[in-house]
Amino acid sequence: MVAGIIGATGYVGVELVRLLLAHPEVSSLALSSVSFEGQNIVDVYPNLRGMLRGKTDGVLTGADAVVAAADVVFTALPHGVAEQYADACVKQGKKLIDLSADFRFDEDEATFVEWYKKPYAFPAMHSESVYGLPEMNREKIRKARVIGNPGCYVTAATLALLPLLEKGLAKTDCVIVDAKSGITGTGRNPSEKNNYSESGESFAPYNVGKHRHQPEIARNCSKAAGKPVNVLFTPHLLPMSRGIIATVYAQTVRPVTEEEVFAIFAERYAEEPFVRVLPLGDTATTKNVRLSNWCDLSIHVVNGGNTVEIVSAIDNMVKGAAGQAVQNMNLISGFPETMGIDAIPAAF
Ligand SMILES: NC(=O)C1=CN([C@@H]2O[C@H](COP(=O)(O)OP(=O)(O)OC[C@H]3O[C@@H](n4cnc5c(N)ncnc54)[C@H](OP(=O)(O)O)[C@@H]3O)[C@@H](O)[C@H]2O)C=CC1
Ligand SMILES: CC(=O)N[C@@H](CCC(=O)OP(=O)(O)O)C(=O)O
Repeated sequence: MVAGIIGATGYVGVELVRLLLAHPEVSSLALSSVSFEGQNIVDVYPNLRGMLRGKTDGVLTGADAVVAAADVVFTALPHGVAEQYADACVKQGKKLIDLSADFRFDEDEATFVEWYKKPYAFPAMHSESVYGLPEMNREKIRKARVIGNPGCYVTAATLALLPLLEKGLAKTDCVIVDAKSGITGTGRNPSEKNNYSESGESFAPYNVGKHRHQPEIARNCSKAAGKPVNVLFTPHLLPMSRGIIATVYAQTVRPVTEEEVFAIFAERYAEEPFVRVLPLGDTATTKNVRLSNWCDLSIHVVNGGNTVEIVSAIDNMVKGAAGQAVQNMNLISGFPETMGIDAIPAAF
């Protein structure tokens, strides 16, 4: 199979390159860039030198050449750019997996416009696109032609909350998501936010009460609960490269025990290939999921059984982005779901 990456030189794009070079069913890779067109990706990312495995010569082309060559196209671009490529892919009988927010809100254009300030340019694409969180939407993903990969914070938060909300155990008036991300979450472009002297040796919340992932988390939670869920979400920037921790607090409708909540999570995720429900007493950490597609969940019951606290850990570049996109590629292509993304997490 030929896989194409539009935006191959961004952080998410090059993480896709890393995973797809190792994917047994991907025989060939087509890569595009605007800023580096005509150059070789190994000159942009020297870690790839000698690692192209005959799947690509490494030369970065324009995006149209990627659409023409590939069976499955990944778009790893700023928000609002991927729609045109979805339209082109569908017209040419190809599939598209978008890593931006463009296809995360399905036909709810009003919410997208409120948070991303852009109208849909190709509304028909949003009628058929599928939200790419396999733990919520696996069967729909298998049949999709256009997939909107979820937000990174959203993946961590949603997986922490699904079992509680589906069981009706959490009160829905105030679920709190307190989340922290590594700096690769800001992308490769230099900014005040990711400048070392601004972010190193510092730790700060940002976009308090107004982060664009809040409506996406709330939408997922409301679907799981079958009624509106009010979500308070605060992201923080951590001075490290990779990883997200989302600590989620939910008040319960009645007192619960840790054993009861553990049993609910263990049952909900028993068949999930990328969710680990940690033994009681353990705490999820970014270190234990680094470079892997795992989401680790640890369960804590506090406040006399009236509050459940779930710690959710993912690698923002893998389960939060490129790994989940490859998981979706495996589903739409009929490959084993874990193929190419079953790497063992590094110990440190
Ligand atoms: N970083 C993360 O943890 C996560 C990011 N995402 C999402 O993935 C997408 C990419 O993010 P990330 O890789 O971090 O960002 P980067 O800024 O690192 O990369 C963005 C890429 O987009 C390309 N690009 C920019 N503008 C255009 C344009 N108008 N047309 C075509 N290509 C363009 C750049 O190309 P060039 O090099 O040619 O200039 C670059 O390759 C974003 O939508 C982001 O929200 C999703 C989950 C997690
Ligand atoms: C640390 C950091 O800045 N994180 C980004 C989220 C990561 C990202 O690019 O967003 P998506 O997951 O929506 O694609 C942010 O807060 O906007």
